[in-house]
Amino acid sequence: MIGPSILNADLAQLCDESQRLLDLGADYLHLDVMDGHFVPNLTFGHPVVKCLRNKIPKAFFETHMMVSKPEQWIEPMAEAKVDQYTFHVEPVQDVPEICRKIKEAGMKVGLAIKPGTSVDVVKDYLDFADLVLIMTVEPGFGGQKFMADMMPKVAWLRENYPDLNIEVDGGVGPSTIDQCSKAGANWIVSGTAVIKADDPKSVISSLKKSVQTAIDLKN
Ligand SMILES: O=C(CO)[C@H](O)[C@H](O)COP(=O)(O)O
Ligand SMILES: [Fe+2]
Repeated sequence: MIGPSILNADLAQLCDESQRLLDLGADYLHLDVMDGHFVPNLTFGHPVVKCLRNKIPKAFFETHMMVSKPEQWIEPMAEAKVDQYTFHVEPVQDVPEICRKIKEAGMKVGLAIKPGTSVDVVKDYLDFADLVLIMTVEPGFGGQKFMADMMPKVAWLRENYPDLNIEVDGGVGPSTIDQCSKAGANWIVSGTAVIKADDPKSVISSLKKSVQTAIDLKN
């Protein structure tokens, strides 16, 4: 599954850009929500996501919630018809409670961890989650360098939880995808590498091929 991040796209053309990426083969849209508090940057929130949903009724929307109070945005994002609510566990006291509220609101649950957070932190919550997002850059900005030293986290999760959806996000593109897919990631976020490519369609298809090849080799 390939989900482009539109963080570094022309946000004045959010709808057209999103539709273009879906037409070029993207499986879902990864929408980066930042509150200027959990991360030192601001993007957009549920009002924008809701408008985008009105224009793009069918695609799978994942919101990557880089926010200090993820519980605050569950209802508004559910109203905006978000499919998957992926939040960072670092600022949260009661992770199972937030997971329960997200499910109750009708969305899938993603648990995200920053590069400095051990994978042990999410291990107790996997029964409540549909996906774990391993950040491969410090959250906050697109276009950063991929952190290969996050791959042991992905490999450990894949080894111990063969059916878990594992997503990577940050600096992923044609030159780094093979490390991610070999480690066991099956949901791939790619921003700059897709948005800035001369041929985004072939980038999306090469990312997919890498993931599929790794899955086929394991089976
Ligand atoms: O969550 C993010 C940053 O916090 C973005 O999703 C991520 O950076 C994708 O962009 P790129 O592929 O350009 O790194
Ligand atoms: Fe993201």
